[in-house]
Amino acid sequence: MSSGLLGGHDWSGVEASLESDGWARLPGLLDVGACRATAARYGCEEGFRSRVVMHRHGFGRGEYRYFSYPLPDPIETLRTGLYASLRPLANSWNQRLGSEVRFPQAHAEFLSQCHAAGQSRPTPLLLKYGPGDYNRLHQDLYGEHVFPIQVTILLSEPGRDFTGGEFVLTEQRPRMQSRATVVPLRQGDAVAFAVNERPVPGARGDYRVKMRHGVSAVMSGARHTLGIILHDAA
Ligand SMILES: O=C(O)CCC(=O)C(=O)O
Ligand SMILES: [Fe+2]
Repeated sequence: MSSGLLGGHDWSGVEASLESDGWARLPGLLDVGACRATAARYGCEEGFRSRVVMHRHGFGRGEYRYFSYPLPDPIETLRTGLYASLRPLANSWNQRLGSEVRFPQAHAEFLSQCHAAGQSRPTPLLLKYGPGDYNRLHQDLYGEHVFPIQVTILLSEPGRDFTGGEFVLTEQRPRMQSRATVVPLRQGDAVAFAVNERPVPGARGDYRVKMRHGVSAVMSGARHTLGIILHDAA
């Protein structure tokens, strides 16, 4: 990845937050123009493989569309670059969780592994929420092949374009109640977070902490997000 989109980010700080909290903010990952252009794609017929109306599946309220291949820029560039930047931590998490799976250097190679196992459909998605829409707590697992960190980018400006609609994460530690965190985001900011389980050091080595993410109800306006999942779907 060139210095353009990801180069200015403090990756050691991002790794440290992911390590301690299971999530990290990437402020200003996309500029306002890119946010507007990406959100505007939602209204175009072309470029998507499917549309999901969330209430029909019990996922919440609102809708989203999965991009088709080839992914348009900046999504393709972002996805490849995020993979490269997050790969060392993903490999370390796998090792600490007792998995033998290691992620290859090139994202294309990891995608080939997904495709060979029947996970051949692209997962990057655009989401659109209006008043009353929300996203239930969930995990974006689409098969056996899982890259353990994903990224969501807020394309709209809170307070101006919409109110409500907070990005929420929960973590479940063994023998404890769930803890919820609201991640404050502005337009163009991204959050990187654990897809499923992450290792947390305990008295007897690492234990597993399970994470879920969702969105609280939008009160007014329109909220668009771009989800970048690094594995593909069956
Ligand atoms: O709209 C959001 O903030 C969450 C979207 C989501 O679930 C995802 O990116 O996987
Ligand atoms: Fe999601």
